[in-house]
Amino acid sequence: MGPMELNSSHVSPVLTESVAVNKSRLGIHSSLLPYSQQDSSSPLSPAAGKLSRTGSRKSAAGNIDDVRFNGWLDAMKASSPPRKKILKGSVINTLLPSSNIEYDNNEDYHSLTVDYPSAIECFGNIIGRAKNKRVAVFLDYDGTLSPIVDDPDCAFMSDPMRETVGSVGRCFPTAIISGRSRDNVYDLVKLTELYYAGSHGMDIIGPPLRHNNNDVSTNNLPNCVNSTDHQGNQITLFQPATQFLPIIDEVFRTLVEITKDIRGAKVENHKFCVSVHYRNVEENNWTIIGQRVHDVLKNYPGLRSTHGRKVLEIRPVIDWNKGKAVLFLLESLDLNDKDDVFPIYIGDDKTDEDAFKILRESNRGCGILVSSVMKESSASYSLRDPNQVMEFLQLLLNWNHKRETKHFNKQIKVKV
Ligand SMILES: O=P(O)(O)OC[C@H]1O[C@H](O[C@H]2O[C@H](CO)[C@@H](O)[C@H](O)[C@H]2O)[C@H](O)[C@@H](O)[C@@H]1O
Repeated sequence: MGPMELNSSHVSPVLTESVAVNKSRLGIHSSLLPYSQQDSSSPLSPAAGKLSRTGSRKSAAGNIDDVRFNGWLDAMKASSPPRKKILKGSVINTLLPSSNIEYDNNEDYHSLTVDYPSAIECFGNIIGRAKNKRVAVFLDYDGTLSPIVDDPDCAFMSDPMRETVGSVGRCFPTAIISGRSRDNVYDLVKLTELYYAGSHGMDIIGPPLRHNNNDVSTNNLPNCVNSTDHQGNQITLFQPATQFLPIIDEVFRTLVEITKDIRGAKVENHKFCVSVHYRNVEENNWTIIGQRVHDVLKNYPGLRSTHGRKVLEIRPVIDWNKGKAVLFLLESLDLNDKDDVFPIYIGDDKTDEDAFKILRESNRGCGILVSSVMKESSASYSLRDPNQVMEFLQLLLNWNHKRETKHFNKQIKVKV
């Protein structure tokens, strides 16, 4: 299913009160922002992203540092492992280019596996839990399917990885959930058999929604539009942050302007969020870039900044994240039955933690962290790098093939 553009003039049900405070900037009438009356237990209720009297606030995603708090420079430094050694001559990764990559040595990865065992070594346990269930696969893009490289425009996935992910998409419902814009990540992945959620889950194309239960996605989602894609398939487009488009554009232009004298800085417009990259900026200038972003955001209480891998992600303060996007897709794919469905989420970034958490808290499926270094995570297992992600996906395909063959043989026997 290819990406498509649709606009909705509806108001998002997931705006938070901090946005209501800033309604004049957004041009939204206050009567359209009734969140104080919303049921706080609803998955779509406002997050804790509220301006207090002193102007401070908590991040809507509690586990993600907010650049407005003290320590943002430390967070910028810690946002990605420092580039360490390139292991010469070793069979590290046929997918990874020989330079410009981030990875560590095996020792560091082994320490990580104490808390997050290897999903390859524990494959038996994982499929033991998935037995007799329908598997759904959710994949992050950067650092998961493609290696981390200096230039975000060159973060390509390899052909073998594309083939593998394509096969996965033909066997299981599979979605890519990325911080990039949906169009951008689709251009990189180029697989029509997958579902795509861009802008950290704020721009989703999924199958048409059923309106028959009370869960997260099907009720009262005015920013959810049923439509058809270029191939004439029925789809649902869900964009909970539509009304932020004008300020995202404005902030994007401002950030380009105020970073243009900082060598190596790069600002990307990902439709519902903006990425300010400092991977190629001299470390001495990180304070300056952080400070400038911080200063710009003072004028936009409806936006917040979170830390990715050597990137500051500017995004709307709404109660929506990759975890909610997973729930939305599970429901729209009719995969909401916990006893019958086993979702697997693979990701490497802080924003993927929201998805790991949702799976852990709802006690379904498993989260797999991609990392070569020690990290705190809500995932249950780990994989060291995109090469291991591919290996894991191939194991999953083999397992499914065997399972289907067994099932087929059984059916034949019954008929005979
Ligand atoms: O959710 P994701 O699909 O993982 O996207 C997260 C961000 O990925 C990209 O940036 C990261 O990868 C780049 C290419 O390897 C790297 O140069 C950069 O330092 C990383 O932060 C993308 O450019 C961002 O816009 C995404 O938000």
